[in-house]
Amino acid sequence: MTPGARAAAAIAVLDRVLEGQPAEMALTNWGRANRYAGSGDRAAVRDIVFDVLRCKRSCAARGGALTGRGLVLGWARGGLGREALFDGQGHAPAPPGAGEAGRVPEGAEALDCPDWLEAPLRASLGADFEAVMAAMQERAPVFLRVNLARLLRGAAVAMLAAEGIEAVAHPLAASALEVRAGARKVQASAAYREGLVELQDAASQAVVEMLPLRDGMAVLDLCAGGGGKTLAMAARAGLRLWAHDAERRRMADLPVRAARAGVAVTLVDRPEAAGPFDLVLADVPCSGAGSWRRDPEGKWALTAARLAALREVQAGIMDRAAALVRPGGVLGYATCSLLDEENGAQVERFLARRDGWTLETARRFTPLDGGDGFFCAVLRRG
Ligand SMILES: C[S@@+](CC[C@H](N)C(=O)[O-])C[C@H]1O[C@@H](n2cnc3c(N)ncnc32)[C@H](O)[C@@H]1O
Repeated sequence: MTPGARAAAAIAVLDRVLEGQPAEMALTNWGRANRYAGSGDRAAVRDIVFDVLRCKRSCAARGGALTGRGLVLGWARGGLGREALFDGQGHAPAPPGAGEAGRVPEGAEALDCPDWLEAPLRASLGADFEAVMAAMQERAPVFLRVNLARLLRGAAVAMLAAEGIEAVAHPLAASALEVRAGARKVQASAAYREGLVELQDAASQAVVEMLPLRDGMAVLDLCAGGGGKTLAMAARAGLRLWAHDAERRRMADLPVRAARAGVAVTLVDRPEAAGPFDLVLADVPCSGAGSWRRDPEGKWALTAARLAALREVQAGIMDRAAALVRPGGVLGYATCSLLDEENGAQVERFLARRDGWTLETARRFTPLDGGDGFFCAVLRRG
């Protein structure tokens, strides 16, 4: 496919997304209906679609319409020489018409921030608001977590290099590598297949490094999902590990991933029957504001009502987690949000309604630190 034909394909996919189809589904359907497209073509179309979705507001302004064509035209106008893709040659989109002049986006629109979120994000991020929102318009780097229980970081770099994957140490976490080239080869590499590296955001790794984990501790991952943090905790110390998720099917891959990493994790439906624990991690469901680079549809789908509902769920999970911590033990509260109401304010409300808990440490990470946006608070029960 020519670059122009790939832009036309992205237009078709984005039209489906604007009709309500999730982007991943629209891309899969497009790939099935266009078997001639090779893996390079599919990757290029996918990159355009996600580049556009991260910058949907500003692309619509530049392209003059909130349509697949308007969005891709806006994307083309945002990059040097890309507008030339609209030349109507072969399968390329037709040249822009008189009604497609577009305009220069301004303010929150230029930062691709939904209007209703500007005030809470400004309040949460302060002077970093503009820089963080600008970073959210870019692709996220690919990070790996080296399983330090089995391999040193330098040895992992060498092992990956031998398979054509260029990775460098990242300062955010002792286990973090940033992949600079060959990211598409990671999952087929020996290091990955043997459980020596996992795909995991650097800030997600840094959150786990904040937890005071020691050999022999009984630890529960209360919102384990796919188990990214469960496995990261297992690599830090010789733990007795339990994992729970309200939706058990989300943990479907965890036994395979744990076996690959060489660790034992017990999946539980009722953690109350297995506790109390020395440490409980509550990596709660949240707005996902910190991971909008990877999930840009989440940015546009979030509503005030959904955020309010999430706050209630988070408080409920914190209380459940607290009851599972033994006296003297630790509750780790984590989100991948940048919004204070899900982070610091949530911790303040917890401390106000419960006696005997103290805040040991808390930190917020933003994309300016390199990884996704995250928050983690370490709370100790007296
Ligand atoms: C942020 S994700 C967890 C990500 C995971 N810890 C990781 O690092 O890969 C939040 C998880 O919480 C789960 N969840 C939602 N409500 C819950 C509840 N009330 N109790 C336990 N888990 C819940 C969701 O199913 C989801 O898998």
